[in-house]
Amino acid sequence: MTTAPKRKADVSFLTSERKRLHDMLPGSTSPTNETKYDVLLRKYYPLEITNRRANEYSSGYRERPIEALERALLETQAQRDRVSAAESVVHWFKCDIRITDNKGLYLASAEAEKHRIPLICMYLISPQDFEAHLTAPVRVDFILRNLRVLKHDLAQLKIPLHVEVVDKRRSIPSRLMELCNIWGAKHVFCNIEYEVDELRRETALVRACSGQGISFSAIADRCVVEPGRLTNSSGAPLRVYSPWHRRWCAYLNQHPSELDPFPVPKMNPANTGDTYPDLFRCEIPQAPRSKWLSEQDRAKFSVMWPAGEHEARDRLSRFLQERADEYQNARNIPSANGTSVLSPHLAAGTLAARTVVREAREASPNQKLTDDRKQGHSRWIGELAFRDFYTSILCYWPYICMNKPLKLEYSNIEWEDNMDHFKKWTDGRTGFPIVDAAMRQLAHTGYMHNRCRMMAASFLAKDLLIDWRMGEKWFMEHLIDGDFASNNGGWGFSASCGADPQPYFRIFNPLLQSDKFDAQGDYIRKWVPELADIQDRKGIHDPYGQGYARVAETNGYPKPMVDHQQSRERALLRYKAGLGRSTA
Ligand SMILES: Cc1cc2nc3c(=O)[nH]c(=O)nc-3n(C[C@H](O)[C@H](O)[C@H](O)COP(=O)(O)OP(=O)(O)OC[C@H]3O[C@@H](n4cnc5c(N)ncnc54)[C@H](O)[C@@H]3O)c2cc1C
Repeated sequence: MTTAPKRKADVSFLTSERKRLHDMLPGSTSPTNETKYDVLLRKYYPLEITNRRANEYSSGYRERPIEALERALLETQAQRDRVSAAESVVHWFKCDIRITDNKGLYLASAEAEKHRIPLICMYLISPQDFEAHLTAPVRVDFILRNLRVLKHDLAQLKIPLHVEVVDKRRSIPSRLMELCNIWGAKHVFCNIEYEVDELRRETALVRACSGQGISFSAIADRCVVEPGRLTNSSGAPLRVYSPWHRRWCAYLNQHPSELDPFPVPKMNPANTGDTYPDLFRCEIPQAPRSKWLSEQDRAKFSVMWPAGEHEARDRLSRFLQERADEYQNARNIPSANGTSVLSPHLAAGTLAARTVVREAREASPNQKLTDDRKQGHSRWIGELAFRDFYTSILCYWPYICMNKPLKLEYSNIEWEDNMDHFKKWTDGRTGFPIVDAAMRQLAHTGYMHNRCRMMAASFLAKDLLIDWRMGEKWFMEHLIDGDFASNNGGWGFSASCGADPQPYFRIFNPLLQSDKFDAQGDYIRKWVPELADIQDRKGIHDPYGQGYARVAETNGYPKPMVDHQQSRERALLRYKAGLGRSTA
């Protein structure tokens, strides 16, 4: 999660024409739907921004953070090109914890090799960023374990990995420049993270480093197709997936070299260890206190989620060989092991999305990218493309990082102020077995199947009418694969306020969904042991409604907390009323 802008909307400098256009922008100038919960009142961020300000981003009136970064890179280009090499080159790892197919790392290595100087790698642990971005302890643990593998792999190439805890997130830029001075580095490379805080930090770094004679390069590597490449015929960004996806496939078919891998870094000069001995002795620290896991959980997760890029690539190969063919049939069945479960690796960057698409395309029957939803590989690549799609949404509509829904007209829904209901949802005790199974899977593993994410999210937003942003936050705080763009996209879809053309009156019926996607009840039985003895196909989804009240009661399983038909009616009315109050 990222920050709302601190500047006040100052329009005094505008020409009268721009001012006139600005005044025509829709949206109230006061915040709309502040909630009573903690969802917006975070230590690091101000309150929800106004719809007017949000519209300033989507209309292009206010410079988007990605545009500010691109402008900074452009305006400093000549200066950065003139920077001559000194004693070392730095690559700053963030969400790209791998040496294989890593564009920023490759460019850093090439720069170092050109001048025959060492490459130094670093990772800065920012406890405040973990807090501000709601990073789950299980994800922090996974990151640290991945860093251990990375450190080992880099050491084989005589490349040191410096890992340091920077207590104040604001100090990161100054500490980075200080380290460059200590190491005699005049070139720094990193891959771009597209959340607003990170884009703003990197924009400031590009300029500040330039001022100090250091070239700071931020490279597009996260997505297979860089955000901004795909627009409609009039050059406007797209926010409907299907047409966007067709362009995504066409673009990659026309530019196949975009999928070419970036070579691993070259071996450092032999004497690097003598020049920087301390860096090779650097230990990977423990998780910050606020993100500690118990000893028991750490042991559990290290078995459940083996770390490192080798594991990630093995998992990818196994999936492509064994399960990709059947993906289109198995992907929606939570008990079927039908998906890749690669999301933790894609989120940590132990695997590049480019690698995944390239290998999946090569393994596919026709070796082309298509939007064929009936073929396993194409369908899978299409799901992976959602990651690019939601990143592109984040770039063009950055206000989604500022607690606003993508569809601003959904800012005025009146949510239920019921913490007891929220707790039942988080505890997996709603009385709807499929929802409870999903929430318990999350609590136990840090992961939830995609279909279950949709069902659990829809239940919170529509059946309980609880502010979807509370659910978004809960997921981030517990997912090992927590990723702002994908999580926000998923919640926007489920609460009908995101990039989905379906109107709000599509409301999942948890019992029908359960019956359809967990037909035999295997997933429920696994995660809700209170119901494990119910063998009846209907009873497992709805024990109190289908004659199994006694079993459920005896085993302490709760009654359904709401009546779905009634909550559906309430949601329809509330959404309609909210739209009626729209100021977007
Ligand atoms: C409410 C909600 C919250 C979500 N939060 C996250 C999140 O924080 N992080 C995250 O990575 N995904 C999120 N998703 C998307 C999706 O649920 C997961 O990516 C998927 O379940 C991961 O399992 P997998 O690796 O087996 O996926 P596969 O089906 O094997 O897909 C392969 C990869 O494609 C990407 N992908 C697949 N579906 C989606 C999607 N709908 N949106 C974006 N990327 C997708 C993922 O990187 C995934 O690993 C969310 C979805 C919903 C509905």
